[in-house]
Amino acid sequence: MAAWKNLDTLASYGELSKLKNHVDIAKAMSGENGAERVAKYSVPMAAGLCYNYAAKEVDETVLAALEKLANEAELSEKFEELYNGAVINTGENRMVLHHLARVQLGKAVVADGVDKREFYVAQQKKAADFANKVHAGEITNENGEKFTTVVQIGIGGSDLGPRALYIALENWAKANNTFKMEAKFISNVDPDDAAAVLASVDLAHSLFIVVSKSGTTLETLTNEAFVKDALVKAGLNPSKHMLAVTSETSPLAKSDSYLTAIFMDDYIGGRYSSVSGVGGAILSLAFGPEVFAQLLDGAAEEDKLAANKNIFQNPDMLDALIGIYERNVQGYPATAVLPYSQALSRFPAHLQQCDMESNGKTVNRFGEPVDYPTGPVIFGEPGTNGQHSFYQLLHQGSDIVPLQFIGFRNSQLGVDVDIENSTSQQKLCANVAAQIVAFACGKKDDNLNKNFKGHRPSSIITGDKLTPASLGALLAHFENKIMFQGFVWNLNSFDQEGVQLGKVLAKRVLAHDTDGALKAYSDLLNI
Ligand SMILES: O=P(O)(O)OC[C@H]1O[C@](O)(CO)[C@@H](O)[C@@H]1O
Repeated sequence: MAAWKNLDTLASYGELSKLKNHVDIAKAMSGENGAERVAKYSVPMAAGLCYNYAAKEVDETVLAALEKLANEAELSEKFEELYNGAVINTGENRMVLHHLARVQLGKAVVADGVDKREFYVAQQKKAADFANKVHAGEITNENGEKFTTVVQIGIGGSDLGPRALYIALENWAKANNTFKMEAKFISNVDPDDAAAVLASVDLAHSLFIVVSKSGTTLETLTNEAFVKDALVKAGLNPSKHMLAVTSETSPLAKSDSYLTAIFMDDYIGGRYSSVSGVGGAILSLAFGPEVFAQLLDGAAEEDKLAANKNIFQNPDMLDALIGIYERNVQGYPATAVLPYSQALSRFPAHLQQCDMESNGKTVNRFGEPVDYPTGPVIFGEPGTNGQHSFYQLLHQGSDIVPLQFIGFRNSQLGVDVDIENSTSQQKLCANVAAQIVAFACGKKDDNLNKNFKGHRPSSIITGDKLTPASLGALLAHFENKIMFQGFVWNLNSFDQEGVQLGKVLAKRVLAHDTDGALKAYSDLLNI
């Protein structure tokens, strides 16, 4: 059994801490040195992707210290325990099995007499069969007409991942003739969200997937009722238009008002559930089950790399360790995720939840306070849009924010024009290359307003094209990175008690059980 220890008790962390500001990244990335680093500091990922960390503040000394840290913190052993079914989620006394939804890395995990891999595969097959029947016109509306649109009702992990993945693959599916149904999403309890989506769809030909692992989330249940009301008002029978994705123990599972129910379980956390029915149902309906299967294969391939004990062949662990160096030694407060791919426009929002809900904690997995910084603030937007927005602060602001770029050599649709001797895709790629060097090296100017200090570290994940498999690999990479960082910080990355207090107080407001500031704000908002 691996030993779970706080980061600041590890000897290797003491050694790493002495390496603050060890690498002058502006110097290291200048001239031919920079070219050598770009060639050298690169590790293959799954599905043809590549993690390049040349512009990070590392050299052989820092990397050797990170390797020692990985060994002392027993990161590989902890991952092995996780995928073999140890109770890693100590706060909720649960196993953590999202990897098992895409690959069996270790031995069979059996709970309550059920082989969990078999259970997840069976639910994927159930979603696939349902989707195939909808596409074939075997499951139709009450008039025997085909459904043309699918709307997911869910929030947090039951929305962000599936939404990001749908947007990421919409154009790819259209270009590859696998686009089956348009998908939309309702998440916010703001009535304008549901109302706008409902106004944009043809209700009679729409399927609604109610997605809630717990089956108790206020926003989702409210939006389900909102949609049911609209269906009834349109003279439609809601039970002929709705299916559920939930856990077998949830209140939704007991309802017979759905066309079908696809199950997940408590061992897959909401923010890690895109690979379960939570993402599987909508993506199979939108693009066909084969496309979802390709995404799972890409994730599985990346998971296998994450199990590699050599940090230099394990891009997920290496990325995690460099992030630890940046957060705990360099003291950087945030990380920006910057995909140079419009298709990944919602991917940073998904990672925001994945990372910040997992590692935004100040007590360790045993409930004791930790005395070091943990998860950074995560934010991001696609490039080049972000360049015309918040990059000013990234280049010249008072905080150094490490950057994680993502870029593809080819567009998804392949539709492009050559203007002034370059295509739009080339312009996009030129910008990301330029940004990496600008951030690292800066530019001297006597006018301080125009001076760029540089020394702003970044990495880039590159690939030929964003496909289902490379998207799966990307998803798994960041999930695994977050997991390894949680291990280093000795956190339980798989619960989220920090979201509870607000829910309790909101209930009190709605029940008019308020006083003091809560009452004053209730009055201010006319509740
Ligand atoms: O799928 P559910 O149970 O409706 O939960 C939705 C989301 O709510 C949260 O529990 C946070 O409130 C997330 O962790 C989760 O992804």
